[in-house]
Amino acid sequence: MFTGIVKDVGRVVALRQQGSGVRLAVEYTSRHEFQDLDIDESVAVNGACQTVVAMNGMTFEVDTIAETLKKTTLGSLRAGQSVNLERALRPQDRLGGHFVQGHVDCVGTVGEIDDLGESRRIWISYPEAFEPLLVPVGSIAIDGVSLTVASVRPGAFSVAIIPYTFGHTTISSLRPGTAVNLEFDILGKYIARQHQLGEGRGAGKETAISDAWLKEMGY
Ligand SMILES: Cc1cc2nc3c(=O)[nH]c(=O)nc-3n(C[C@H](O)[C@H](O)[C@H](O)CO)c2cc1C
Ligand SMILES: Nc1c(NC[C@H](O)[C@H](O)[C@H](O)CO)[nH]c(=O)[nH]c1=O
Repeated sequence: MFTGIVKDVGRVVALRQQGSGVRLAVEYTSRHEFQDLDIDESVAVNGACQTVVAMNGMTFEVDTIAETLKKTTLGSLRAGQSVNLERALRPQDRLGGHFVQGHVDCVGTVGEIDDLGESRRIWISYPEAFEPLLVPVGSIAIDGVSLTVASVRPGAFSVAIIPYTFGHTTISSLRPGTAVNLEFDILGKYIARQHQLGEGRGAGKETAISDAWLKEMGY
């Protein structure tokens, strides 16, 4: 479990094909944050939870499996690319962001980026099946960064980026067309599921929850 408060921007140093997956080596920069990182621990890499399987100095390695490559942007990473890093939440930590599982739901695409002076507005298009999980002023994780949803349209939503977040995450590298990992808030998923079970499709009632989304999530 994570909170979407990115603690370091690391760098991909190597990728090696391994069966149907990839062995990914990532170098962190913050000794303060990562010095006691160990094998077996979970680290969110651009929002996707990964298990550390090897360590070498300031570099850790993870095995990214085929399922993760399919559902996230990790498969398109290249050596030298920057990635958002966050270690798993400890029970005594402050919950500065929101509950982020590190289970990326889907890949979205950056649309228009508006310069608003102090801040920026970024539009992201997403598979419309996920629309029931988006709430204005609710939370979303984009590449592992906890952000507040500013507005929602069918197929696109916007977020406002403050200078701190711009300067301390890979959000500054986004351009129109960039693919990003999206994780919708777990609260919405439980409500959607309860709604599905409670309203009982069998009872012949229309449900507000999109069939397409439920199929997407494997229900
Ligand atoms: C605790 C935990 C550890 C995970 N470790 C890995 C991993 O080492 N490699 C991987 O490809 N996926 C891993 N995943 C799954 C991965 O985060 C998931 O496939 C993507 O986020 C897409 O939903 C893990 C998930 C969790 C919750
Ligand atoms: N909720 C918003 C944030 N939150 C803070 C970021 O999550 C944080 O700065 C980042 O993870 C680095 O630690 N930032 C925004 O720009 N906009 C939001 O709506």
